[in-house]
Parts: sequence; C-alpha cells; structure tokens
Amino acid sequence: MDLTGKRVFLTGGNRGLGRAIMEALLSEGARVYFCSLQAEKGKSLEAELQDRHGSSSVFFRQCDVSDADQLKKTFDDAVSKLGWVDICINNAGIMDERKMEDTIAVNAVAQIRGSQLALDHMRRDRGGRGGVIINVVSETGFKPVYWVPVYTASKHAVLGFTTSWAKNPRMSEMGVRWRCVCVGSVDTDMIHPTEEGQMVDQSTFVIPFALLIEMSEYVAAFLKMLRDQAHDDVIFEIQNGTGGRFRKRQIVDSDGVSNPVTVD
Ligand SMILES: NC(=O)C1=CN([C@@H]2O[C@H](COP(=O)(O)OP(=O)(O)OC[C@H]3O[C@@H](n4cnc5c(N)ncnc54)[C@H](O)[C@@H]3O)[C@@H](O)[C@H]2O)C=CC1
Ligand SMILES: CCCCC/C=C\C=C\C(=O)C/C=C\C/C=C\CCCC(=O)O
Repeated sequence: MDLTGKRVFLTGGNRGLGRAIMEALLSEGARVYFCSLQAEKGKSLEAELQDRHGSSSVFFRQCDVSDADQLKKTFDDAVSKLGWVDICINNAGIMDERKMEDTIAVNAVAQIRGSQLALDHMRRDRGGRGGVIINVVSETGFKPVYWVPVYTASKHAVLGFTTSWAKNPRMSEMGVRWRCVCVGSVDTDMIHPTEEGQMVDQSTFVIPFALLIEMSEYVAAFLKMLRDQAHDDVIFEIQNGTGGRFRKRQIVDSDGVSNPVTVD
C-alpha cells in the first residue's frame, strides 16, 4: 500500500509508540488525525507537526477514549476534517494493575469501540471506501504474563475481537482488513512503573534489556505490515531483531507438538 495521501485516525498519539508511528506516517505523506488525554501536549505537538508537514496534514483533539460519547465525536470530527479515514489505529493504552476497570475500559472496550466506529465508516457494502483497522495489542495478547494479569486480559480481549471480525466470510465484500500488532517491549514511559502496585510482584520485575525493541525497529516493522496487503493473517508480531512477521496462533497439546490446533 502506498501511504502517500492516506487518511489516518490514531488514538494515543502524543507520546510513545503512537507518536513515533504518527511521525513516520506524516513523513510518508499520510494525513493524520490524532487524539490523546493530555490537551496541552497534544496541542503543542499538533502545532509543531503542522509547521513541519503543513496545516492540513495533522489534526489533534483531546479525548478520553474510554468515554463512548467522546470517542464517537472525535472519530466523527476526524472524518469531517480528513474527508474519510483509510487507516484506523487504536493505540491508546495504560498499564496499572490497581485500576482494573480503567485498564479494561481503555485497552479493551475503547479499542473495540474504535474498531466498530471505523468498520461502520469503512464498509464498502454500506457505501464506505474500505480500509485497514489496526489494534495495537502486545505479545501479552497471546501469552500469560504474571506481572500484569489485568493488562494481559485486556490484550487477550482485543486479540479475540479482532481475529473474530477478520474471520467474517463477508469481510472481502466489506473491503476491510484487520491487524493486531503484537509487539514485545519497547522503551516508553509505559514499561517503567513508578508506583508500587502498578504491577503484581514488582519486586521480581526486571526489564530484560536484551529483549527491548528499538523504536526505529518497531516503526519499520509497522510500516512493513501496513504496506503488505497480501496477507490474510491478522496477528503481526514484532520481536527484537526479527523485523516483524505475520503469525498464526496455535494451541499445542502439553505432550508437545503432537496435535497442534490452529485457531486462526
Ligand atoms: N511500550 C511497550 O513495550 C508496549 C506497548 N504496547 C501498547 O502500545 C500502546 C502504546 O503504548 P506506549 O506508547 O508504550 O505507552 P505510553 O504510555 O507512552 O502512551 C500511551 C498513550 O495512550 C494515551 N492514553 C492513555 N489513556 C488514554 C485515554 N483514556 N484516552 C485517550 N488516550 C489515552 C496517552 O495519552 C498516550 O498517548 C498501548 O496500547 C500499549 O499497551 C504493546 C506492547 C508493548
Ligand atoms: C521485556 C520487558 C518487560 C516489560 C514488561 C512491561 C510492560 C510490557 C508491556 C507489554 O505490552 C510488552 C509485551 C510483552 C513483554 C512482557 C513480558 C515478557 C515476557 C517474557 C516471556 O516470557 O516471553
């Protein structure tokens, strides 16, 4: 897919992974509408990026994605500013085991709701132009991680939702592709818990620096995934040093590989 002129809706764009992807997409000639919780940071980033890429290339609106009404109004505003949305990136997320409801609301419900808004807008069978819906999940979407069980549950939810929609037999008629970005750890604010309790058993938590993925590798892999329209697979895994790859989820019996069951 040529990204020039593509119209992108992105949640959580003011820092971390979202910001890096937004800047890369703008450099590729895409136009991006982004939202985040922090109004001041978002406004100043919008001004900085408009100076660099042009005033009609990037738009910001403050939005709490866990508020259904705010998310709908923000998505509608993106459509009105951009004309339409080709690529929806549900990226906003939090990690704090003390805030179970918030974690599920932001990481799972808001990504699901964002996907539904995008699908309704993009569906060719209902007059839309088609598009791609990308949910930024995590490796925790398909593996247990004992430091962060609630966070892990929220990511499993989005993986289940996304792979289920992608299986809909009418999806090619709808003209929509689905992706789950399942990335390992990238050094952003999120992976540095500052308060006791943000993770379970923080005392045993050590960041294995050798596993960290460089932001530049994350961005390159993400763009590779976006350009690749050939794959039916939904899960795109990004691990340190791999450059990213599509993969299937398998359930393997405890006696090894005797009877692997591919579930997507
Ligand atoms: N950093 C990492 O190692 C990994 C991150 N991820 C996922 O990537 C996504 C981005 O994470 P990072 O950039 O690392 O984190 P970050 O903490 O640097 O950025 C999170 C972004 O989400 C936004 N956000 C949070 N709550 C929001 C809300 N209620 N409404 C609107 N925006 C909200 C923040 O404003 C911020 O822009 C998250 O979904 C995270 O779970 C996945 C795997 C690994
Ligand atoms: C490698 C550093 C671990 C930092 C964990 C903190 C937050 C991670 C959030 C993510 O979404 C990252 C996704 C996966 C890494 C988490 C655990 C690694 C488990 C290692 C393993 O058993 O494979």
